[in-house]
Parts: sequence; structure tokens; C-alpha cells
Amino acid sequence: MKLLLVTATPEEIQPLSSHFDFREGPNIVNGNEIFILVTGVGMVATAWSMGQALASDTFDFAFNAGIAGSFSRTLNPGDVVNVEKDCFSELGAQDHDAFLSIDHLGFGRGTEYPVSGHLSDALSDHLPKVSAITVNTVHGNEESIEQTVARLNPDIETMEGAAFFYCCRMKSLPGLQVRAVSNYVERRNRLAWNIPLAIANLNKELIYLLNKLV
Ligand SMILES: O=C(O)c1cccc(C(=O)CC[C@H]2O[C@@H](n3cnc4c(=O)[nH]cnc43)[C@H](O)[C@@H]2O)c1
Repeated sequence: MKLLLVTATPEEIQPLSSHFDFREGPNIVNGNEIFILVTGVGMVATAWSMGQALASDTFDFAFNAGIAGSFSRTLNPGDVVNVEKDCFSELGAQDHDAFLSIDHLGFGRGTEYPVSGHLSDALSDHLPKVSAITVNTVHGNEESIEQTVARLNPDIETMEGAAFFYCCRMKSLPGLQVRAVSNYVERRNRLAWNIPLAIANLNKELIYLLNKLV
């Protein structure tokens, strides 16, 4: 099988890369070819990089791996989750105090799901399923957090996930978005982020998943 592993920054998959000694181009794990795509942070960078990769090559399965902020207090820092639903939460229009989604405006859809397949289920059965939003601006203001929770009630947020699912959907490419919680979504408090724990747990999971693909 040919797999695409998409991440925003090299740091987020550094332990995995060291574990398997990943290089540029195809890397072989258990007979599968793994291509690493480091996109840069954000949905535009992700869409551009994935668009380039998917236009010039074909893949059987894709992973989006990274850290995330959690709205949900039932998730703990370091928890690894499987995103089953994602949303371009800022895509739409303000109408005074109301938000009109892109769906409501009639210009498309704001919600994305992974292209499912038997492999997705077999790989991710053990992971908690969550709903996510994808943002350009990381929430860090109590009022805007309350408004977003009231409107969408997401479990986590990232800056790339919905773009990953969008690109996969355009190519009918099955995939999984696997995220580890590095911080709670709250009034900005960068000192409270536990990025090392999130990266360590994310990478243990990725090594497990790639070893499961035999
Ligand atoms: O500072 C570091 O050492 C460091 C190492 C690796 C990655 C980072 C990042 O800041 C990655 C940004 C990445 O993380 C996602 N993320 C994490 N928390 C949130 C959040 O609360 N809201 C939205 N996105 C979040 C996001 O997908 C970024 O791509 C730093």
C-alpha cells in the first residue's frame, strides 16, 4: 500500500521519523510505502501541499497527524483521538449577532468527514472519536469560546483538519485524522500547553498504527 502522512510541522512527527529513520521520498515500513508531507501550519498551506501531492501521485490511504486544543474537559492533555467530523467553523458571514454558515449562504458545505473504508475502522477502533473545528485564529478569548461552543459544541480544534478531509474527499482517498491534545481551548495561556506530552503520545500511536499495517 501507498500511504501519505500529512503533518503541519516536522516537530509533530519527529519521534516517528527517528523511529523508522524516515527520509524524503518513499519510506518502507512492513512492505508499505510511506510518504511524509510537511505542509506548514494552517488550512491554506495544507490544501496547497496536498493539492500538489495528490495531483502528481496516487495513494491508498492518508493520515493527518498533529496536536490539538481541546474544548472538552473530559479529554486530558496527551489524550490521542480520532476525528470523525470536522468543520470550517469560520467560513460564512456575520449577520449582526448571528453567524450564517457557508451551507446557509448556499455556497457549499462547511462540514467534512473522513472518506471511510474498512481500513479506517480496523485501525482506529481503540481511539475515542471526537468532533473538531478547523480555525485560522486559535481561540484565546472567553467570549468567543462561549459563542463557538454554543454554535458547534466541538470537542477539539486544529488549524488543518477540515482542509485535510476536504482534499481527501476531492480524491476519494480514505484516511484518518489522529490528534493528541496539547492544551485546553481557554483564555490564552501558552505556558499551560504540554506539547512534549502530546507529541510523545501522538508518535507512540503513529508507530502502533504503521506497525498494524502489515
Ligand atoms: O512550540 C513548539 O515547540 C511546537 C512544537 C510543535 C508544534 C507546535 C505548534 O504550535 C503546532 C501548531 C499546530 O498545533 C495545532 N494546535 C495545537 N493547539 C491548538 C489550538 O488550541 N487551537 C488550534 N490549533 C491547535 C494546530 O493544528 C497547529 O498546526 C509548537
